[in-house]
Amino acid sequence: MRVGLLLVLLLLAHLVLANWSGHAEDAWPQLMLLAVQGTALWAVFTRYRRSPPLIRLPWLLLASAILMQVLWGSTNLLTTLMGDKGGYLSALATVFSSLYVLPCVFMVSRSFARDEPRVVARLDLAMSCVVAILLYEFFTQMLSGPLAKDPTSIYVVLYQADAIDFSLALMAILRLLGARSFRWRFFYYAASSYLLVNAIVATIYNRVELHGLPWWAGSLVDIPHALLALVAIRQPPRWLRAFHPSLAVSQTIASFAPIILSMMVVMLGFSITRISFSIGLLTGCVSVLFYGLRVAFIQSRHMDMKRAGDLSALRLEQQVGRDPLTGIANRVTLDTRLREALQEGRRTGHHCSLLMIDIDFFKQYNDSLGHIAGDACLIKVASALSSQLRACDLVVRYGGEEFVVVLMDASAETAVEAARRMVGVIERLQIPHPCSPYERITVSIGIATQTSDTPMDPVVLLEESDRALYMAKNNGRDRVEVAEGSAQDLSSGWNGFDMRDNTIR
Ligand SMILES: Nc1nc2c(ncn2[C@@H]2O[C@H](COP(=O)(O)OP(=O)(O)OP(=O)(O)O)[C@@H](O)[C@H]2O)c(=O)[nH]1
Repeated sequence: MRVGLLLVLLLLAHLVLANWSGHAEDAWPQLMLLAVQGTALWAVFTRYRRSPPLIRLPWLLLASAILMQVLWGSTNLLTTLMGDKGGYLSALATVFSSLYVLPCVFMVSRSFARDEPRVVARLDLAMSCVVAILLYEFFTQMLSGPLAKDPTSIYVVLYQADAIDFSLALMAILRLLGARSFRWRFFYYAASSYLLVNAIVATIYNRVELHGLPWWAGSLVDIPHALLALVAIRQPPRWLRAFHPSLAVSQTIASFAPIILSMMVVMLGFSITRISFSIGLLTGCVSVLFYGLRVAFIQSRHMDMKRAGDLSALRLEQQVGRDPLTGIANRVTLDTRLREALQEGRRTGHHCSLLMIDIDFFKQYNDSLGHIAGDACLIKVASALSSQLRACDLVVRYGGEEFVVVLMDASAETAVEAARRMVGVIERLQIPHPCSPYERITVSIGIATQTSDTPMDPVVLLEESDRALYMAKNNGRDRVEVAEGSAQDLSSGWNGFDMRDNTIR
């Protein structure tokens, strides 16, 4: 409220002093303009200090733009007070007017995305500097160089200035429409209000100035600065909170924004061909190169991120299908692979076999030697079982001390052979078991083989092999049993395989 009152008083004082002196560019009216610009600078800087870190940079850029306006105005005031014999002050004014564009271009063109490569931010800064340098060169050459004598030069300068001012304003409005977070919306609301009103005022002021400045014209320049001071210091309007662009719109606008930088360089390059054709051509090439580099860096970052994403998805997939203790497959993998094996067996007639393997007296092993020794034993058994398989077969940790082996294209006979090899390899491990009647770790195995009648549901074959395993446990452990339906396929009269006397009963 107090800021509003102060601004009204300053605007009135400006008008009264300008009317009293009868000239827009007298010291007192200029001092009033500086006071309004200073208020805007203070308001924007205050907003910068109050903002969270992520949004601070854009507010600081806006404050820098206003600072350039203040310095530009101060130089004009000094010229009025002291004169400008060497033309240094007017050169300095041109420097500040060109530098004003630098933070403006940077703040409307940057995407400010957190994952953007640093080199892209540096490229944008370099390009904004190119814009400022080109502008300085263009203004100096057109207004005080040999081309100044040409009466059309002033119009070229005016159109160029209009194009830049309105491009900045339009880009800021687009960014406002694309901002998804409220704080960013508020920033672009303040920036676009200022840039748009400033562009309109500059267009009118410059046209009026061509025919000699009337006393009131200086007050026009107060308007965008007073407006910015009010917007920055007051609470944001409610509709800013309610307005939500879609993600697609927001991303498209943010990706499109940097094009304004290249556009400005091309625009300036085109105008500079009036001064030097080769500089204009070079500027156009620089603009294309800059945009190409920008796209290349961003694309390479996206490819890196995609590769990292694919890799972690693959790792996750592997982890989901793996048993963390033994490193072999787990039940998730078993379910899919067994289904595939059953389908393959049904389709080709080359049936698969299932081995349900259980470590004997494992509870006692754990109880006597501890859980850590139990884990080590499980790892050794898993690795020994894996060593006996072909690449197409699968070994799975099914439960605590239970393993399942899927043998592709394996009859009951082949499965018994494989089971014997497995019982043998565990025997060769010679892991001492203080509470087992066999004094070492042994395993019992139940076998079930797919037949043409076996349903596709993996549970059926698993249950059959589990029943066979139960038989093996009941018949004294450290032995192999074949499920009833599968045993009929065996050539000899199968009655279980006992490791102790190495005979088939
Ligand atoms: N160390 C360790 N032990 C486990 C793990 N998972 C299950 N166990 C243990 O394995 C034991 C299984 O015991 P039971 O199901 O009674 O089987 P068993 O003692 O081998 O008896 P039989 O199978 O009849 O010979 C339990 O004591 C579980 O605590 C594991 O990941 N690590």
